[in-house]
Amino acid sequence: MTYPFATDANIDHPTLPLNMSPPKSSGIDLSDDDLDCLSISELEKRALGRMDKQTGDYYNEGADSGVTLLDNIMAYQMYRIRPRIMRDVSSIDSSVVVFGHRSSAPFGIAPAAMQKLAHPDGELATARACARRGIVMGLSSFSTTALEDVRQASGRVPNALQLYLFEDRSHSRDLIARAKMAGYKAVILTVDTPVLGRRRLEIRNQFRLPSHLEIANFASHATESEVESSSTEEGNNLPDGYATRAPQITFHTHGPNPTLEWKETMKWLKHEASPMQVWLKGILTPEDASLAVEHGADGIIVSNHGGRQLDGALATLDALPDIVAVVDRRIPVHVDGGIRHGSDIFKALALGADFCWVGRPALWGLAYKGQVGVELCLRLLIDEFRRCMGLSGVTEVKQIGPDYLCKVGRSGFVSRL
Ligand SMILES: Cc1cc2nc3c(=O)[nH]c(=O)nc-3n(C[C@H](O)[C@H](O)[C@H](O)COP(=O)(O)O)c2cc1C
Ligand SMILES: CC(C)CC(=O)C(=O)O
Repeated sequence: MTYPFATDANIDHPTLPLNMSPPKSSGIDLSDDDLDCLSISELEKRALGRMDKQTGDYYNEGADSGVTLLDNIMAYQMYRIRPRIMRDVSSIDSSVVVFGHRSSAPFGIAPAAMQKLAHPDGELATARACARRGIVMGLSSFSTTALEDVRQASGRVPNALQLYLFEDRSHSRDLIARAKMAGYKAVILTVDTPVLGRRRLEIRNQFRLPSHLEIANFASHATESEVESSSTEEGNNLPDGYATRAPQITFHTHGPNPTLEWKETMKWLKHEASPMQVWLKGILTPEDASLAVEHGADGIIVSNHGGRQLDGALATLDALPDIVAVVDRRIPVHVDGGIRHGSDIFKALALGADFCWVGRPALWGLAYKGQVGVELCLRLLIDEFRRCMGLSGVTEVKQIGPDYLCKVGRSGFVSRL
């Protein structure tokens, strides 16, 4: 029998149907397991020991009291799986199509800024790991590697470029043109940063990019440390704790944009980005999901920025079902936030998501062992997801639906959806 879960034989060849992996003589192959790190929570612990304080705090914290950060994770614990049995799960296909690519599993790596803070290879390591495992990567506008280099490292696996649309559109226009030229399939506009969330540790640590790193997509502009010294000399008008100042491009000054609105922004972006797809990331309500469809978004990501923006905003898994209902299959609905196990991906899909994105776990992998660590993260999640499919009696992703879930109520009673 072919072992139906992730093995190097099937994940190194993402275009092969996963159920066509060469048979293994001994069934379960544990040879690639990292015995120090058998779960994402162990990966988190290992990673923390390897990051400096500024980086660990920046990666891990949420806004304000971290309520939404925690809620994202806990929301998954409010659902239990209803497994079906005796269904012949000897052959499992966990692949789905995203951005025209057959992804080996229904999740991608969410855009996260400044990955060279975690490891000198930064975004290149993440891109190579994703390419090897057949997983799509979202690249942050504020990456420490140029978007062209990341595109090249991704090989046949497509990428999407996350956009912060600056108030001065000329920088964004250049970036979009470069993404198009480099072969990106989609731009993902982040819409939950009209202002930056207040991250206390980031403020207390006076976060800034070390001088040997740069925001590579805007490398012709002053570095954060250059801006820092000029602003220290002259003073600045930024919120408490932020030492940098406009007009240079740093994430504190240019990440937030309070001027985005539906009609003009979407019209402009769709025109500039065409033929790339335009997605919106940071939607939490059915009202805004409807508006996204109305204004021509090609897809949406239900997200609260990993709890880093509005603390007290609802958990993404809780926001998902109403959004799925209102979108009614007109465009794809993706979700991110709080996914720490393959069974979380299964639950999100059962609640109607077409695809998931994973943020911090990949950063932990990167900090742990660079490309090898990100691959470990992907392998754990893929394996857990496929195992969850098998144990639930599911052989194809499209079979996963609400029948496979029940909800734990406040009283502790479990009820069907
Ligand atoms: C350190 C860090 C940096 C991030 N940078 C960006 C970014 O540049 N653009 C963006 O849209 N989202 C960014 N995000 C949010 C992620 O794309 C994603 O929404 C979030 O991490 C998902 O939650 P999770 O970390 O619980 O998986 C960042 C998240 C983290 C943790
Ligand atoms: C460029 C930034 C605002 C990065 C970001 O999105 C984050 O730190 O959450």
